[in-house]
Amino acid sequence: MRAVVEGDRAALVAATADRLEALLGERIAARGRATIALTGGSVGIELLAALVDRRIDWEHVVVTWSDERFVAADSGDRNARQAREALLDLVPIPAANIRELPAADGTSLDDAATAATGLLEALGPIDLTLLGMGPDAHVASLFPGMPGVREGGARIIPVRDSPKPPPERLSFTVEAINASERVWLIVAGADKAEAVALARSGASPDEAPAGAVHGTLETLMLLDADAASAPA
Ligand SMILES: O=C1O[C@H](COP(=O)(O)O)[C@@H](O)[C@H](O)[C@H]1O
Repeated sequence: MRAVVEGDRAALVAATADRLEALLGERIAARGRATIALTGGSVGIELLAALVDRRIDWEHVVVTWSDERFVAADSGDRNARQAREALLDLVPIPAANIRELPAADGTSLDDAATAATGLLEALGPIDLTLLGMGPDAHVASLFPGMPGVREGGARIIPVRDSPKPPPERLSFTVEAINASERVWLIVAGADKAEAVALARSGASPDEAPAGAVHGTLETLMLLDADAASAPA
């Protein structure tokens, strides 16, 4: 996994927005559309806010999420709602291009995971999966020791006991993440430094889910200097 260190948090967000703007343009020119799986989390939402004024052909961008909190559609905890407020409601992206994972409105978590698997299959190849990372080295909603951190057939798993609230979530598995052409982890803050070092050390996926993810073409760990501050 190649690491790129960008200075402070603001510099990391700006540089990643530059990188993403360029990738979207290149993918749309090459195949007529770009498909990305977004991440929630603090720096992930800051990145989306930084894209509002960029030159991006939103008509041809399709978005989904690498994980989602299984709460009501209007809950402020939903990654999709945070993304709408930060970006998607502010740019001309067609509603049909926003493929939200199901919300907990009258459906069970298991049924939602089945529906999300169908949604992912209908999406086709994903050009880029964006991921945040927690201080415990979790990515998406794949926490240490959880099924889904090792390849096992499923592409979406229902999560019932996330150590980080809310407890119920839907998550891409490592298998789904690793089917993406590109995987970018965007990580800021000194509280993530030990997890960054662990993920880059070859630790097992059960210990550091972040170390198990990769793209078929490119895998990048995009860091600010604080997140890169622990010895590898
Ligand atoms: O719960 C989540 O947390 C991670 C990391 O979030 P952060 O606020 O520490 O950056 C995020 O990647 C994931 O999508 C989200 O559901």
